[in-house]
Amino acid sequence: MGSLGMEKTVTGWAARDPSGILSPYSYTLRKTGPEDVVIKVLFCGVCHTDLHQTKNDLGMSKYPMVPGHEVVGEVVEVGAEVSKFEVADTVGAGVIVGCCRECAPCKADTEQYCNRKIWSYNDVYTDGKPTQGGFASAMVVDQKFLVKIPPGLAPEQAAPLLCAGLTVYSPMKHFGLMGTGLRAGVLGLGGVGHMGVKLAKAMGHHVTVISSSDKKRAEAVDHLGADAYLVSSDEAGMAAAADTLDYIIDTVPAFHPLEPYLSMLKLNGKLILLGVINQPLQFLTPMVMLGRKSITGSFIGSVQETQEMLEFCAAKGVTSMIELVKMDYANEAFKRLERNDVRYRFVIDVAGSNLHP
Ligand SMILES: NC(=O)C1=CN([C@@H]2O[C@H](COP(=O)(O)OP(=O)(O)OC[C@H]3O[C@@H](n4cnc5c(N)ncnc54)[C@H](OP(=O)(O)O)[C@@H]3O)[C@@H](O)[C@H]2O)C=CC1
Ligand SMILES: O=C/C=C/c1ccc(O)c(O)c1
Ligand SMILES: [Zn+2]
Ligand SMILES: [Zn+2]
Repeated sequence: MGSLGMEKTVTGWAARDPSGILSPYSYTLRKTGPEDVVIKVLFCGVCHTDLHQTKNDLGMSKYPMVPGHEVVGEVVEVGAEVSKFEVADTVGAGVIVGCCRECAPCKADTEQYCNRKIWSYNDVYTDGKPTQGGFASAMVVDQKFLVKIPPGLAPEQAAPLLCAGLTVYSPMKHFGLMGTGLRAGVLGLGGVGHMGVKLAKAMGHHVTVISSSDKKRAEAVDHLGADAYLVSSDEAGMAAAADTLDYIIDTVPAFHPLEPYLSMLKLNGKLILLGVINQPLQFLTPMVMLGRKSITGSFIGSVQETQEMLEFCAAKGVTSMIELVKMDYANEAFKRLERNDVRYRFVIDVAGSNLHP
């Protein structure tokens, strides 16, 4: 590491084209400004969005691209005006590393909805440099976009909370779904979905997992604490659950019909879409009218909500269920994520990996 004001050369693992195959890539971090924090990356979760982005599913990918937005690191340098953090703190960075600070969403501490937000990778920083993510030895992050990892949370366990956990916590809070006694549905039991089960259970909800297969039934019930498990193709089971749920967290990352899930909602129930899907979805209007149901969406959460969610998880003993791997397994991890073969989040032990094999 160099000193403040100097550019530092780091190694990350980057996708070079839409094959998404990652390989070692050297680049320089931007110069550390007064509000910036240099972090040594310890662990980074592997989100399905990383797969969408490295494979150009959304048609907006720029290469070389170092993915990773569930980043837990150790502070190794702080700029002169950094007040929130000091060297040796364990911190987290997520999907957003910049915003305009002037618009209505920014002023309301909902900077994730800022139209000038800066993504932690596949974007351009204010100095014109490409942003690169947490599959790398180090990052420079403005202190505004970092959170403290509470002492009660293991850093590798905390990584998936920074996107997957936040993505379910934020809509639960925003839509008034944090009280006890609600009946929740979680559609798609992957990285985001398993945090949906854990957080909804921690809030005292009755949780039904709705999955595409029977394969995850025992784990969902025995390890994650789900109260019920339905396979979406089981028409009788789905019909028996009609009008029973207050909300559904829909995490499916591919086209799927909405009507079977709208049917499961009670009066005023909410279908909360979280998956990134690059095709139009369909439903018939009576499916929402007859029951005053809502179809809505939500995008990650704010920095403030991230800190609050981490404290909630530490206090309630909520952790993620992870498979810890080294960086040389990243390409295999992406393949397994694509074929729905992960329980439930890969986390890369970045600091424990040889980044130049
Ligand atoms: N809104 C936001 O802010 C965020 C959005 N996302 C998006 O949410 C989606 C889910 O992310 P994540 O949980 O990391 O993904 P995972 O791949 O870990 O989980 C997705 C789950 O959806 C189910 N599924 C159903 N159909 C498919 C399919 N065709 N391909 C793959 N999975 C399928 C599977 O569950 P089962 O076996 O139970 O059927 C799978 O485990 C992604 O689109 C991601 O980009 C992620 C984070 C933040
Ligand atoms: O995983 C976090 C990011 C999710 C995301 C949601 C929506 C969208 O258009 C994206 O490009 C990413
Ligand atoms: Zn994510
Ligand atoms: Zn803004």
